Amino acid sequence: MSTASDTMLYLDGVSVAFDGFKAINNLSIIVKPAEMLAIIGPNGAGKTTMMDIITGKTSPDAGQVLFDGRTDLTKLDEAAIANLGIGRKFQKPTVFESHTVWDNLEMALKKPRGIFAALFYTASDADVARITEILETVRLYARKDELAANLSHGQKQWLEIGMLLAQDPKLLLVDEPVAGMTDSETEETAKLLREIATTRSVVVVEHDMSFVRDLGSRVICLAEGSVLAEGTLDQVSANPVVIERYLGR
Ligand SMILES: Nc1ncnc2c1ncn2[C@@H]1O[C@H](COP(=O)(O)OP(=O)(O)OP(=O)(O)O)[C@@H](O)[C@H]1O
Repeated sequence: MSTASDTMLYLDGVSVAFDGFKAINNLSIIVKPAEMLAIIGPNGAGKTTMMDIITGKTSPDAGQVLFDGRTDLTKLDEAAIANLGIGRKFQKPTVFESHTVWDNLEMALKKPRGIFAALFYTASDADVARITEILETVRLYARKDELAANLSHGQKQWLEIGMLLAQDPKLLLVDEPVAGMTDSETEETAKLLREIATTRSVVVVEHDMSFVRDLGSRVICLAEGSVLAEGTLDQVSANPVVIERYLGR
């Protein structure tokens, strides 16, 4: 029996059906604090639906979804879940192209909301230090004054990861970050996600197996809405059922 204590994310017996089709079927997954988990699996395995359930976009029909060992995410809406400290990076980068890299991060910082707060906002020393630290993490310090529009595709993905970090999440969900990246950007992305995962929990969905290898994390292969195999990438990719239903295709 698993227990929710000391987990950042705890899914137990989660199911959801769309028109009778079980997209997620009795799914149980645990992510510990400051742990990275890679999720692989064939198209339609339920990876996106799982992320949708965690972020409150989709309500499960059954099962438990707990954040930080105690908060029931199934009772909260998307905004409340984001505020708790769950950041989600979708596949396509959505940065503000006509603003500089620095300004993108400044706008993303967690700070008092409201028109007056926004009008009279000037970056404090603490904000400047925080933005600088994030720029270093996402390999963009040298490009801080560039317009985001001038970044490469990979750098835009890093900037968006930086914008999520500015929200100080405890759990980061990252959907296919390296699709469309160059090989060197892909390698650098694995490094930066590993650095991030020293202080935060990170869940990465990816099809790129050499990237997943570089992540060096625990791996779960999903299929038909359930866990097909779990372990190191070597263990999972040697599993005959994983080869048959995913890798060998
Ligand atoms: N809102 C919805 N309504 C009906 N069916 C849905 C809905 N969302 C997902 N599905 C179905 O649920 C299954 C799981 O889809 P999901 O997108 O979660 O898979 P995935 O593992 O993310 O696939 P991919 O690797 O292609 O992104 C698919 O068969 C999909 O068609």
